[in-house]
Order: sequence, then C-alpha cells, then structure tokens
Amino acid sequence: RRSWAEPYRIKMVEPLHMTTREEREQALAEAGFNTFLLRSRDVYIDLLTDSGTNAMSDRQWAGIMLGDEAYAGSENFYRLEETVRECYGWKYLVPTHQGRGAENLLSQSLITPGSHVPGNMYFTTTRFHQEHAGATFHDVIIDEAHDSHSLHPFKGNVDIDKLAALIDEVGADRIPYVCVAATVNMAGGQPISMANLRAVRELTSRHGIPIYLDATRAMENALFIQEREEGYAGEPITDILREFCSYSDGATMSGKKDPLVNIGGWLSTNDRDLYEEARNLVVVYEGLHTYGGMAGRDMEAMAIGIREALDDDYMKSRVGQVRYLGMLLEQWGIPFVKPVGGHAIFLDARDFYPHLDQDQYPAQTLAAELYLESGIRSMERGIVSAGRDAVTGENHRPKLELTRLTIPRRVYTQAHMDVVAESVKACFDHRDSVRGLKMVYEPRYLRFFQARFEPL
Ligand SMILES: CC1=C(O)/C(=C\N=C(/Cc2ccccc2)C(=O)O)C(COP(=O)(O)O)=CN1
Repeated sequence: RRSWAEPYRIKMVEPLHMTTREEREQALAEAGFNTFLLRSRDVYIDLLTDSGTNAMSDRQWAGIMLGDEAYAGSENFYRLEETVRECYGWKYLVPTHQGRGAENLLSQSLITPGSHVPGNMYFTTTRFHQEHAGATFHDVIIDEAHDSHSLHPFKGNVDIDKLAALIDEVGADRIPYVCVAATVNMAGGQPISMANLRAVRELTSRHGIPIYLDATRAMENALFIQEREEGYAGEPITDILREFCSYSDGATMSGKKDPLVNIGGWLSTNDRDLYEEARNLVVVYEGLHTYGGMAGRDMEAMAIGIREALDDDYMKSRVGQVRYLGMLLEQWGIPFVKPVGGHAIFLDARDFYPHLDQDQYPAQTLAAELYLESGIRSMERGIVSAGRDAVTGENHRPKLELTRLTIPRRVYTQAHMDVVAESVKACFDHRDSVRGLKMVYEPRYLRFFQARFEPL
C-alpha cells in the first residue's frame, strides 16, 4: 500500500467561509490582536486548540441520545467509571466539567501552603491551581525540552537528578505529589518515555511521594512509546497506556483532547482517602459526584470516545496529520519545534522573527500576522502565556517563544493542511517587514486569554 488514509469517512459537514483581508483587519483590531478574542465566525481554519474542538463519531452522537439525566446515579457515570478503570487502570473516578476542575480538586485536596510540586514543564492552568493552593511549582524536565532545535526523542522526560535534588532540598514531606504530564504541551506536545516514568516511580516511591499524571494526551504519548521505545514496537496502544498509568497513583484529565469530546474531564486516583476528599469537594464546585459538571450525555459520549481513540489506526492518522503539516513546513525551512509533537506544530517565533525582542511578543505577533494573512487562528505559547512569577511579579521569560498550530481530531483534511502550510509560508516570506506588539491591557489571572495588544 502506497498512501495511507484516515480510517473513517465523513458523514456530516459544517460549512466554512473565508473572510476578506479588510474584514480580518477589523476583527483583529476588535480582538485586541489576541486570537482568543476573535469570534469563531471570523475564523477560517481554527487551529487555536485541540481542546474540545474534536469531531465526534456517529456512535458518540448516538450516545448523546442515551443520556441518563438523573441528578444522582446516572447510568452514564457508571459506564464512564468502568471505561476509565478498564482503559487507564485507576480505581476511583471523580467526574469534572473539564481538566481545570480536576486540577482544582487535586490541588485543594493535596496541597498545603509551603508545598512544593515538581513537574515536567509547567502548564498554565495546572501551575495556576498549584500556586493558588499555596505550592511552589518546580520545573524538573530535561534541559533538551527547552531547546526547540534538540531532536531528543522523549523531550517530555523528567530529569531524575533535578527531581532528586529537589527532594533533598525541600524534603519529601513537603512534596504532596509529583505532576507528570504526558505529552508535555508547552514543550511542543513532546512525549515522556515508559523507562523515564518507571525511573520517576522508582525514585518517588522510595520517598513515599505519589505521582499524579496529567493524562490529557496520554494516548498520543503511547503512540510515541510504540514507535520510539525499545521493546514496545507492535504493542497496541491500549496495553502501553495501561502499563504507563500503572506507574502513577492517579491523574487529572481533560476529556477535551484524547477522548474526542467537546466537554468533560475527571480526577482519577487509587488512593481511597483522596477519593473520599475529592468526591466530597466536587459537590461544592462541579455538582454531585456522579456527574461533576457534565450532563449524562456528555459522560456517555466520553466513555465511547475513550475506546474510539484507543485504536492504533486512528491514532496513527491523528499524529500523522500533524507530521504531514510539519513535512510541508520543513520543505520551506520554516522554523518549528522538533521532533514534531502529537497534537500541534509549534512555530518557533524567535527564529521566525529574529529581529523582534521577546518583549515585543514575537509569538503573539506571528499569531496575529497569520490570522491577517489567512483567517487561520493559532495560539501564542510564549512570554504572554508564561505570565508573571507568583512571588516577584516579574515576567517569566521562557526560552520557548512559540506559536501553536493545533490540529483538532478528525476535523480538517489534508487539503486544509496544504492551505495552512502555504499561509505560514506567505508570512515567512514577508517576515522582515513585521513589527511587534505592545500589551495595552493585562488581566490579573492567566493573562493570555484576555490580554489586549496594539501594533508597535
Ligand atoms: C496538558 C493540559 C492541557 O493541555 C490543558 C488544556 N489545554 C488547552 C486548553 C487551554 C487551557 C489553558 C490555556 C489555553 C488553552 C490547550 O489548548 O492546550 C489542561 C486543562 O484542561 P481544560 O482545558 O479541560 O481545563 C490540562 N493539561
């Protein structure tokens, strides 16, 4: 077989329309040059995020009709609980409306002021909840993860020496858990290897420190292990995922990614005490412990989506589409994080606009330029997203200044990828004439969502 196509066909479509340049200039000005503030109707190809933007299957839509909307004890909850137990392995499940809901419960349940939480690079909402609960976040990822040119096959790996040094420095009793993300979003959707997670487990268990995964894209991570890690070739991602999760005590989960739904999430754990605490706390923030901010139909669709996503052919096509876009950009020498990650191409805005200082917001500028050029929406993943130090108030200055082209699952075709690549190329061709931005409005929390900018 020469070419290789998606293991599904399209049954329903949603018309797209293209705006004019004038319309886009108007829309972007009204959005304060922030792609988060654009209206969906003014966007042509929406690569802002893979979160909640995925296409459901006919079976998932059928599941929507099977919503048991009982306030308590919904059948869909038990099916979700059973599916997570079978596919990931953790014993207890507390449903939440999305990942953030689970991050809130975990942080409030396990973190006390003065705690220290190590993790393989930060994620914006995850770190917020850890800091909001009084912890200090410590990045213990390998150095290669911060280098967009490094070709390390598992850039999501934890640096065991960094983690061991932190345990020695602050003491195991002040580390409520280690947060291990798979894949690592902010590093470019980069995987962590099974061997590395095992090594983290070996170290932390010696100190009695639990591991909580951020399992948001752990199925994509399993594909990288299958492809790149010694001893896993040919092993189905279902088995790889179960082994992977067995080296953790639980996870926070955004169902809006791997599990192919538009809303949903959960907190999983094997720890009965944490389960009791979180299932009690969930009623304060999300609703009863058998729906957690989701309708019954949402839980049903997510249970079905989990099983659909655990198909090797599907996962190869999903990651394959991201790699296809990377291959097109590579031909033109356009800079992006390598190796290509699981859910997006992360353009390297520093290399794209070498004449811009980080304080002129290169990644935000590139997202604005790409939208003006093509109506394509991307997301800033650089100094704006990195926010300010919780103690000093100083701007974090990340080495990675990236503009993310995030590919939703089962939504766009190869032809859309061709159009995306050509649009990025058009921006690349006139990159020298581009000036940066200045921030004119800075919100207090997670500023990147609602900050406003003006051209310099
Ligand atoms: C690894 C990981 C994620 O990627 C994640 C959400 N990602 C998102 C959605 C998002 C969130 C915050 C700022 C910008 C975009 C993404 O666009 O990448 C969450 C929170 O989950 P939630 O959105 O369901 O609350 C937890 N962990």
